[in-house]
Amino acid sequence: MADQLLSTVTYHETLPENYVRPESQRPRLTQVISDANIPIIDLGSPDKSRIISQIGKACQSYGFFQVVNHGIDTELMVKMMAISLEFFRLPPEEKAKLYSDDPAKKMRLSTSFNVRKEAVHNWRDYLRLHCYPLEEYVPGWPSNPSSFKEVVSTYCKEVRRLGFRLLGALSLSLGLEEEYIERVLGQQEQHMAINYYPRCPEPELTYGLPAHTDPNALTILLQQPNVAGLQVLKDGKWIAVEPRPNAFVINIGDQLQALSNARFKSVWHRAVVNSDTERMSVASFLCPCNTAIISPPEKLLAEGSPAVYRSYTYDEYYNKFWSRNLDDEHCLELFKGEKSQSGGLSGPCKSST
Ligand SMILES: O=C(O)CCC(=O)C(=O)O
Ligand SMILES: [Fe+2]
Repeated sequence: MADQLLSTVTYHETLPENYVRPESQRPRLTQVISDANIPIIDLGSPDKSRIISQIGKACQSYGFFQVVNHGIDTELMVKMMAISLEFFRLPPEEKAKLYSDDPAKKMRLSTSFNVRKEAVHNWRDYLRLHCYPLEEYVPGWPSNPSSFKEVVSTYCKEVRRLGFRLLGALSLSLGLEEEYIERVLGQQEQHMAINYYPRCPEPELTYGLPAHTDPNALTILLQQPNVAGLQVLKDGKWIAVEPRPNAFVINIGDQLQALSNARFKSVWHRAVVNSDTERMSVASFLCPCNTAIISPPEKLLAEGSPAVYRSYTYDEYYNKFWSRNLDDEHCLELFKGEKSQSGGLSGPCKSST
């Protein structure tokens, strides 16, 4: 129900009971490491082979990195953030029209993560959009604010281009041909989550998003400047990712961990909230087409490492992911060890769901 949206209330004086995590699951914010940082990669550097090796290393150790000089106009990044905030500032009755807690919907304003399933809620509202092919989905997007469709669709195109460039670098870093990953993932879907985390009266007791891995292939995150909230798990410790001006945060999703036969890591990350200020982020998810068969290339298996996961279609994976709680065990664990059920490259792909 739309009255569950957090962004319809100006400020919450207290944290409602159903957002309070049990003692053992709380974020322990004082133990978070804030002076470490994840790798920052300059995509504008003329040394292409260095970029490829830096990206490969970052994906094997952190599963996360930031990119600067990525070719996306700063002005567009600022506009994207501004229009997102404007959207969440719309009057409650306007937002109520877009509310849904059905994960199958291709455009929906929702709250928390999966309110139909979860026992404890998260301090987040989000607008979730399917973004590819644009001409199919843009007509159904919000028409208020009036420039929303135009700004967001321009942003989606740019982000997709950046994503494909990164997939090329990832393929090369694995010793595969540049187009390999893009080809195996098929006609890739693209989804977006515009995340709004309101000011929270008790940030020690709850999450914006609890620890999770992303179920897709690659995630490109735009963070609001000056407000930290994203944290990444490394060697058993949570590291705060400080937003860097004009940078994107990139992370490996579960599908690239599986495709790379676990060389790349789809790592646990979470978003915490704070009592001083609201925070926004825009996550763009590149997803395999539903019929894409995810299994590692022969070349990576030939080097003495057996397949870590069985083959599966993305459709099968995605349904499994949404049937669980976000912070259950790594969803890929459920695909481990069984003998391969299908092999080879993906079949014919068309964009659906
Ligand atoms: O808001 C953030 O920093 C993280 C968002 C995220 O992890 C997601 O949307 O999957
Ligand atoms: Fe995520």
